[in-house]
Amino acid sequence: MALFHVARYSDPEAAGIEEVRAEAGGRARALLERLQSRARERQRQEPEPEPPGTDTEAEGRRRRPRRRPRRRRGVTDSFAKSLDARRAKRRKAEDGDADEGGETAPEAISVRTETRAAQGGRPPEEATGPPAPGPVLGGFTRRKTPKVQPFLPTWLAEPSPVRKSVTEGLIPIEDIPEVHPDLQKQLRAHGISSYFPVQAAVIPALLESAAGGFLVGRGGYQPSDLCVSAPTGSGKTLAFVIPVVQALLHRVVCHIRALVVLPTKELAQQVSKVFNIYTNTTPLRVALVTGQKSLAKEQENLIQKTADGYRCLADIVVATPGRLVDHIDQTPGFNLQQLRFLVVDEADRMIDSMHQSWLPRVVAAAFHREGPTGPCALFQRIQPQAVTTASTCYPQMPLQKLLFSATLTQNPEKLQRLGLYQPRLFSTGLGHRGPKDTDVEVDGDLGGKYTFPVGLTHHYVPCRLSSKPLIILHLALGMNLSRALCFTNSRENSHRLFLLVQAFGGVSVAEFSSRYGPGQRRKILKQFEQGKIQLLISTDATARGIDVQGVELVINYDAPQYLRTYVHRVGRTARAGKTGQAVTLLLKVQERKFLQMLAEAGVPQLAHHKIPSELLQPLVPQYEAALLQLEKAVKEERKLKVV
Ligand SMILES: Nc1ncnc2c1ncn2[C@@H]1O[C@H](COP(=O)(O)OP(=O)(O)OP(=O)(O)O)[C@@H](O)[C@H]1O
Repeated sequence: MALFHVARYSDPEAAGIEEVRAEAGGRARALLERLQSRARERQRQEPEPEPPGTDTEAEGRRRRPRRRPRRRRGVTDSFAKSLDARRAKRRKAEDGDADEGGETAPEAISVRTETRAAQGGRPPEEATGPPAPGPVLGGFTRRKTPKVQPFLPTWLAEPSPVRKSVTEGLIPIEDIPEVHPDLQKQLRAHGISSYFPVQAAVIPALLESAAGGFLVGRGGYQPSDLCVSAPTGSGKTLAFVIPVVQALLHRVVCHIRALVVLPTKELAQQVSKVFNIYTNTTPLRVALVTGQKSLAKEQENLIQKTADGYRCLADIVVATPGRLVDHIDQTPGFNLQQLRFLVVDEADRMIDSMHQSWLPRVVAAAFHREGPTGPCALFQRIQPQAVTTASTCYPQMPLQKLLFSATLTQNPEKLQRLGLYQPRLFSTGLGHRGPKDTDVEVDGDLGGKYTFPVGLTHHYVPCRLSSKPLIILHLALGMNLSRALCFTNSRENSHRLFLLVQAFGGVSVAEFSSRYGPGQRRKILKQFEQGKIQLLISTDATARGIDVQGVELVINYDAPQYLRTYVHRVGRTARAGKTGQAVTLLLKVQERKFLQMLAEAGVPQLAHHKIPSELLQPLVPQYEAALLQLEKAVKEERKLKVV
């Protein structure tokens, strides 16, 4: 209530409460008299009442209560003035030019009073009361709150730094002599003479952790799990393929020792191809488990039934999570008890798919206990725990988790779900720079959340919705590209854009989405690789990990909603130290948010291009004909669906 008094009466203590009350009473009496005299005046002016029923409409109108101008009931003038003063002050503060605790400019009040009088409100003599010098609340200016920096565990805050550029300061193959000569030979045979920075950092670290053989961790200790965050196309695949193959080179009995989990069939296939290259001349065997073949066919490649049980046929299994769980559940003899390496590629995406609970199933299968009489009783292992004298008595095969991604999450809560053991992070990003990495060159990085390939140039084209297909046609026809990848946000958009470009002609075009089965998709990717397709219109199915050499341009027909999606989409070009362009078509409403998102991501420069309508105009007649064809095609497809 005290606050209410302060607002209503300017300063009751100073002015004297009695004085204020007397003044208020006097004014109320005067007001009452004035109202009564007005009522009398009105009565006098009104005509004699007509007999009932003569003019019902006029009567109705008269009986309706007249609307009075809204007044603040029971509010004194000083209160009204102080209220006005406060409002004026608030408005001023919102305009950003309020004085700290200052009063409202008197002109502002008088201007408003006059306006009110002019609008038929209170008469001017009423409005001019005593000044209201009361304390006025306010002075609230909006201050930008500083960004809260997350408090990260040391391993995340102080990563082992990795250079971003894959064109400078590369490490020649012979400079890492720990890598087996046969593998070095294979690398050279595939045109690799130096290691990329991420490989130069991760391969020795992994080989060191397996230096005592893969059965026991170094010195009997459990090796650290590794997390690797490096830009797209920086060679992360070889960073785990080489050390895993080398660690398993001298295995005697075939067991599943390495399991690589990837989010899509296409990616799994790509990675299994790389494993096949480097295991070709070794006794190691690789199995692909993605659901592209029937479960029975995959089982044949994994396990063989023998007289005394089951024989494992694969040392390295490359799998998608769903199919992997199918085999854990349904394949007799599928055993992960000898698993030494669990590689999670595209780890951030795989963490998001943890609702499929594939990881707990894998871990449970890897730490499955058979009882004291089983064939592997001596090597039975328990989940990592504190090292004690008792725990070092029995040899333990460690399970080492290796996480790779271009957009690895820094969220400790998410990473915790993976149950990492004393993890170590290798990163090209700055992270939260700790004392360890102060001497590391930053490659012109702006300190954003993720890092991009050095040879990638980012562009955006502001446009209207209706001109988007024309711009795609203009880019595809005008730039004379051998391979361009165009992303949309849905398979319907991909399909329609594909039909339209096909109907327009002049470009060899194909689409890639879940509309097609795995076999067809594989064929499309192969044709794209071979250069038979100039423009591949795709959903985000090809956004991650897909390595097609010679993609010169990535077009975001639909702007990606998330930064991670942008990083992976544009990462299909400018791979392995090459250059590439990324163009995003932006509608007016998307522009601000998108540019802000990229600025936060630390995109060094985003070139703005306006495509003048004169350049698009020559395409319009043919485009309109193509639109008609598209309409027909869509109608026919609908009919076929209904039938
Ligand atoms: N040391 C090297 N020298 C030359 N080329 C290499 C080297 N290492 C890898 N590459 C090539 O670089 C390309 C990209 O490699 P890779 O697919 O492993 O990238 P990535 O980091 O996994 O990318 P993404 O994050 O998009 O999955 C491949 O074509 C690969 O053959």
